[in-house]
Amino acid sequence: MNEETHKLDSYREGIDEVDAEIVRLLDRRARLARGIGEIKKAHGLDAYVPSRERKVLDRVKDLGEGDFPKGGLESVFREIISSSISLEEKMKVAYLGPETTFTHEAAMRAFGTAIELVPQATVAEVFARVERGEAHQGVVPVENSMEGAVTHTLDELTTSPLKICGEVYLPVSQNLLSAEHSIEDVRLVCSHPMALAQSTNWLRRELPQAELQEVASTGEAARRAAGEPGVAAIGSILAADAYGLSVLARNIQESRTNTTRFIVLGRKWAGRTGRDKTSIVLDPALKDRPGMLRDTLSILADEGINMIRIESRPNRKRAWTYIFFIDLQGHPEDENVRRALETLEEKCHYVAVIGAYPETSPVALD
Ligand SMILES: O=C(O)C(=O)C[C@]1(C(=O)O)C=C[C@@H](O)C=C1
Repeated sequence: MNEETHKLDSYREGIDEVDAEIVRLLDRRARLARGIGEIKKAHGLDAYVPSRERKVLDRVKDLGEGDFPKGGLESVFREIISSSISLEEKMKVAYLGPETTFTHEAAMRAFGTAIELVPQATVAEVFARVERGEAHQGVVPVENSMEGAVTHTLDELTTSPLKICGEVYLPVSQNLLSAEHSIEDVRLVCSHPMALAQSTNWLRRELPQAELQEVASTGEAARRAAGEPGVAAIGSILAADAYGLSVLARNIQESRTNTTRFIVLGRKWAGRTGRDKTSIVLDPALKDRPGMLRDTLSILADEGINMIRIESRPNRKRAWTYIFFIDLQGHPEDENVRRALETLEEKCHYVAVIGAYPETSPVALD
């Protein structure tokens, strides 16, 4: 035991030395970021550069030798970059609130915790805040893997001058949260209608007696659960932490593959990284002649461009005509994408690029 205690002490001494070194290096990195910030300020450039962040994160994951988990490296560097930005500029990010909802979590994934995140009541207000320059960036949900598009967001994208400059996938994990410590003491479960719907089977099986009540958001549900005995909320782990609630059951939602995709909004789209997505909206004037949609899509296929998603919405400017939201792999600065966009402009009634950003992959639930 004596020998083991000795070893333990010497490992801890080793860790103390490494930590001192890490802090010294972090200070050095912060000074470099400040220098970058001054140049950006002098030239009116944004502190937030999503394409560079992607390169930094990819590079550090490649540098890792495998002893430190790659996911951990990404989280650590997300926070380091978040602090760098805060040294360069007092950045504000508007998101669809209230606090502790999934959009809040998505905003934290995209920007870390050193950035000021400001909750907004509606998707339209997130757009308005960024458009008026009261926030630098915005975060809103755009689609769910089971429910499909968030139509408010698509509609805003057609009229807003803002561009998509990032995306975040978040697995939807619903949890039963309460100030009670045992599931037997829960008599009322409240949440957003979507969260209740996603957990119906679990609730029927495990809490058949409990009354169910719809409230405006999962955040509001957590607030109620914190204040009322016998009440549980369905919501995120973030909400449990924020309101000091116990997690009585984890992952009670129906599907483990249920994922929501969020977009980051800004004044301009992101620079090219080599692994990007471009979002466009187009009106192919379907009724002008047969095969318009097929011909439009073949322009992408002919350039060897992968179409990842297509979504149609009514064209609000011309009744009974339709616009299409298309996500494709590539960046407007890629030669083939540039050519395809030119051809689309010639052939379609209307085409607009509404965003370009580093492509990210959906993450699975642990
Ligand atoms: O390279 C930059 O432009 C920086 O400001 C540095 C840095 C970083 O910390 O690595 C910080 C913010 C940007 O979004 C990208 C990268």
